[in-house]
Amino acid sequence: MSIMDFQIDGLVAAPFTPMKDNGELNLSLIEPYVDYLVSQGVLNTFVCGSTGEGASLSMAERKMLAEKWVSAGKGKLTNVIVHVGGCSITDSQELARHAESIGAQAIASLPTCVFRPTTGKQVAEQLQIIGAAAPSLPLFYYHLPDMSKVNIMVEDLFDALETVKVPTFRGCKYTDYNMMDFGRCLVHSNGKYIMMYGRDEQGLCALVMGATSFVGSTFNYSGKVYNRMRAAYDNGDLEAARKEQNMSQHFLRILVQYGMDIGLNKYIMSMVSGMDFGPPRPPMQRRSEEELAKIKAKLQACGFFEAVK
Ligand SMILES: CC(=O)N[C@@H]([C@@H](O)[C@H](O)[C@H](O)CO)[C@@H](O)CC(=O)C(=O)O
Repeated sequence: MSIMDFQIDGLVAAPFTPMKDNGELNLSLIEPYVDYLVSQGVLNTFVCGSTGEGASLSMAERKMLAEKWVSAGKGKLTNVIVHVGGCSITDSQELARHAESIGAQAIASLPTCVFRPTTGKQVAEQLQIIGAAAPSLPLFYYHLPDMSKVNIMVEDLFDALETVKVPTFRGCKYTDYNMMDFGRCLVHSNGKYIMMYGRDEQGLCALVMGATSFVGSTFNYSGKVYNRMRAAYDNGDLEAARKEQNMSQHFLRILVQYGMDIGLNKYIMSMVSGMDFGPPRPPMQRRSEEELAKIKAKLQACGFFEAVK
């Protein structure tokens, strides 16, 4: 299959990384996790991203996780995209090579952290180096300015790619609120690139702009809500689509009131799925049973548990 033949449609879960109470990986949860996603109609994953605490994992752990997702997903998931970004571009090359060797469907990368690129052209040059390490895999740029602090317009990256050649480049996972840049990227080069939208709380806006694929942390347990939103939108029922998006916004508003971070999100995953995902890695905080009980009561009151069933 050529790079440009790679397509992706629908929800892509950014999976949590299951851990034991002592902080070690709990790989035995990945197989039931795959089934849990499939039961919600979520058929793609984006492994070792921010939700997966990729930046807190060692190289060996990232490789083990990628291997486990690819093997557990075989015949069940459509695409396993492995995130390979970090502080060191040579580590990213190694992870890219590894992802290719284990049969992942695609890779994605954040720009390097600490020493950061500042222009679209510099991002393109980094992607060229990473992409060359996995010449058969479609490569996505992971735009997450909130965390990466790389505040480029992705359209500038797409322009730069006209001179800095990255033969495996396939598009962008866009986790930001700038709908103008997102819209410009969707039509750039006549829609040549895939734009996966990454802010669950405003996926409906991205749908209206023309997006067809979405990466999210809350899809892990609310896949049915977002799939209903997509189906309603595709059927022209905007009111029903808005109702589902409003539920997701109500839910996220509650989490924000309790200091939403990936650690809290991971606890919600355990609460909803009934599987124990363990604590997050430091510096994210463990939450007390008392606090979790309060959050649970608020979610119950707003109908969240009914909506995700
Ligand atoms: C920073 C972050 O966590 N972003 C989430 C969103 O799903 C996000 O949690 C959600 O929109 C709530 O803000 C995804 O874009 C994350 C993601 O795809 C990843 O783990 O890499």
